[in-house]
Amino acid sequence: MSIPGAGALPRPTPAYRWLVLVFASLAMFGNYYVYDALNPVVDLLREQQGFSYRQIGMLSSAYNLAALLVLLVGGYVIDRFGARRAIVAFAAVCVLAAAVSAAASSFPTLAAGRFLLGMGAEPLIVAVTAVLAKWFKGKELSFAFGLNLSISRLGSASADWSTSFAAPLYSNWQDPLWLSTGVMAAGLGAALLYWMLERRAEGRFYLGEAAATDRLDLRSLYRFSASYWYIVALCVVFYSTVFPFRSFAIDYFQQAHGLEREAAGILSSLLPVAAIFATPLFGLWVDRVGRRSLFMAIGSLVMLPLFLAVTYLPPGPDVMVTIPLVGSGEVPLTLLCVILLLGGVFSLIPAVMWPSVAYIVDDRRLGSAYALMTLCQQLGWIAVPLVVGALNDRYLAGPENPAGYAPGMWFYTALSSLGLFFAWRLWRAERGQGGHGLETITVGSNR
Ligand SMILES: NCCCC[C@H](N)C(=O)NCC(=O)O
Repeated sequence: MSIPGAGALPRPTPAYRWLVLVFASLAMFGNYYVYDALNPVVDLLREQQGFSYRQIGMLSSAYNLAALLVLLVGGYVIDRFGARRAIVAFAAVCVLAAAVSAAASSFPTLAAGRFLLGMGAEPLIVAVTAVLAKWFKGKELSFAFGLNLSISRLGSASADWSTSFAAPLYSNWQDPLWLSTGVMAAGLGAALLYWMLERRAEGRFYLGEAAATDRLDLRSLYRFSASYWYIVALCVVFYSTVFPFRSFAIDYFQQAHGLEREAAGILSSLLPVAAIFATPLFGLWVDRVGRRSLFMAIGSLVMLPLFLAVTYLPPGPDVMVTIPLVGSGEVPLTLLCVILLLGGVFSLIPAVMWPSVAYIVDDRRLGSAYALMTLCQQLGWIAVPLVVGALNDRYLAGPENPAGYAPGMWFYTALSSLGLFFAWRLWRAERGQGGHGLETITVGSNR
């Protein structure tokens, strides 16, 4: 919809644009914090509530199930009511979800809280993407996306760090979740400030045509190339490995490797922390050199042995890891190296994979392509925590039986090998006649 008299209005000033980015990203910080706030209380849920690993896996999958359902209509809601209202509404749903989870007294209520979170958090990501596209199209869009993702990951890292800066809350499982409700309430505040900024901009600035959102057109399913499907397949197995690994990681470091909660939180946080800095750098690098499918294959290859390395390699000497202003903890060198390598992969693959879709799919179908990819991502991500939880229970994983975690790690390894296979197929397809330029297009080349 064009704004009447738009031609006479100036484009927003850079300062206004960056302020928009700050508020939209703070809403995302809250979003990622709430999602990851469950990870450091897994051991407490098991001890104090008697939950099994299977139930922990179900809590994770409840989020994806809701996300799957709501993603089908999320684009419609954003188009119908506008991204401005959608951001506030979905952020409010996240606050409610966080409060329901924190107040829960039984497994079904906690699962309902996580389900509600999926209904708010994933469409909030879509709405923020639409907002950034609207304000930054034709300007610094990739950089804005990169910064937005880095601030979101800071939310994930902060949830891990809460084991240090909010250590006294961890006497029970609910207080850390109340803290996450407070953080998301601040995110809702940021969403409201964004709403005010956009309202104020109306009539002062020309914001362009309403941005296309990630709406799913199921007919597109048949029209995408093999390269697109290889990327989707890699996306499914990559995120179905990394996100569930993160969900169980703090508990795993505590039970299988004997780490204190603080140290486990600090170690787990290195994954998003590495990504905060490395993702934009990898993005800049790949824009210069191309070779996108090769980089995805290299990332998948590096990931392949990591889960077996944490299981079977000797732990090595303890080293002190300090996060300034947060805390410190002693962690075994092998675990530290593995998490740093995984952090590198967690930076490289997303930095290359998401933008690659834009090279192989026609602009008009990009919204559908991303929506379909996110939908498939949720499908894989639903299943894996259930399987890992069931494996941990089946093999009696726990501090007395650390070997019981090994089958779960083999499962992650099997998924990683599938990822490597899809990345290799993509590389072969892109090197051939039907390539879309993933290997060759660089900043300096003409498409
Ligand atoms: N709260 C973490 C879940 C984010 C899910 C989202 N659909 C996604 O994949 N984002 C990209 C990323 O790399 O975080």
